[in-house]
Amino acid sequence: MSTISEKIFSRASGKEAKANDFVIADVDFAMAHDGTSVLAVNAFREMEEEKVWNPERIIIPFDHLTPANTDTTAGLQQEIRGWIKDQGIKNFYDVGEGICHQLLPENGFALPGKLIVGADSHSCTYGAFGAFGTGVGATDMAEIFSSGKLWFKVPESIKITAEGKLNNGVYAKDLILKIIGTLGVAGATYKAAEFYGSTIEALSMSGRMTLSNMAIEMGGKAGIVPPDKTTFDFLENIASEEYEPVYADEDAVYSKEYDFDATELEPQIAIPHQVDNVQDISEIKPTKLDQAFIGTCTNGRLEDLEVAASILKGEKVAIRTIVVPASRNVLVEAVRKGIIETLLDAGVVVGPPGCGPCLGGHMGVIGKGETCISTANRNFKGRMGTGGLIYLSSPATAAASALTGEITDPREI
Ligand SMILES: CC(C)[C@H](C(=O)O)[C@@H](O)C(=O)O
Ligand code: SF4
Repeated sequence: MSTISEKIFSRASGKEAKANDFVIADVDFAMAHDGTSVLAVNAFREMEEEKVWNPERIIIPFDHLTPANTDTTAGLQQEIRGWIKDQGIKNFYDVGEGICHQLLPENGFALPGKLIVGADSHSCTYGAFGAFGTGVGATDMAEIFSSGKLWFKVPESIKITAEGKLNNGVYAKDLILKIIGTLGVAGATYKAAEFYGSTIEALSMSGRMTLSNMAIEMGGKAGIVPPDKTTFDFLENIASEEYEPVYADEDAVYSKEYDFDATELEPQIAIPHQVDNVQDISEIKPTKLDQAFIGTCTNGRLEDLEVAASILKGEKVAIRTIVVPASRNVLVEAVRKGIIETLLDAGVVVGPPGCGPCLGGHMGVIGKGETCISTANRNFKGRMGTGGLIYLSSPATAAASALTGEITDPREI
């Protein structure tokens, strides 16, 4: 009677692991990006360690402040490049390759049954593949760099079931916003969410990644979708190694269960400044916008750009609209499919693959009192610029809103 998390931790720790047990687990893949690798490498050096445990299992994408925005950033990136070379880390993705949480899946590191730890809070994204993906701080990452192991408290699990077909204009993003709005920002604290039901089964890998990506926004330690044919098809030819899918037993114990009816769902908006401040779009008061941003590890994939382009085709945006593809692959595919041309014709600014303005570091920071509709996962105060206001939505809603300059239901366009 085990949950997916209990099974993954049992395998990774080499002994039967149950919720609330403390275990020392072998990490399958470890990730740090340009932001956190600096701190992790410093801590690693302070531990007087020389060589990492296994350079093949460490993945370092540069995505947060790329291409470098200041001398300081450039210097830090230079230093980490040197360290990566010294350590013989081959899985290094330099500027423009894309966002860490897109690159691990694309390169076949996000695999069912694996324990994948990243020095980034949205490492829960890998749960879309039936992995236990979770974020840790940089000093914990230094410990993984050195030993390949880390201690964990095995989380209790909650079961989230969504049934029914999503309406036209309603997407995985709307579903996860609804879930977070219902459970609250602390509703899943230190819990692993397992997602079930016909709505989830019908989602593409892209949609599942949107869902798992935001598990942390309700405090979740992980957000796991049981792997199925959609998962295996995606992984065919790209899996970096063998994997063993893991499923919960029928009598697995969940600390709470939640049910959602997807057929009733309309587009959702998270209003400033909390991710659980979620409203149905029909309840939103008229809201003027200054900027729209489509991208990030939540919604910067091909499907997302495709939906945006289908709405913007032959039209002109009314506000500053920034699109940042989640990876070079996404960008290349979007070019091939004519999506980028459609976006450019509509007046969109297309940025280099990476996090873009998500974290407010560069390329689209908003001014005081300005409003931005964003497909990201966080609308915290000041995140995209001091005094700015962030509304979170699906790419469809963001594109529809870009056309009118105010929050707009994509079903009305
Ligand atoms: C910079 C990094 C530590 C941070 C995170 O962990 O999530 C960032 O990616 C974010 O989305 O806020
Ligand atoms: S896209 Fe945004 S949420 Fe995702 S890793 Fe980058 S900064 Fe964090």
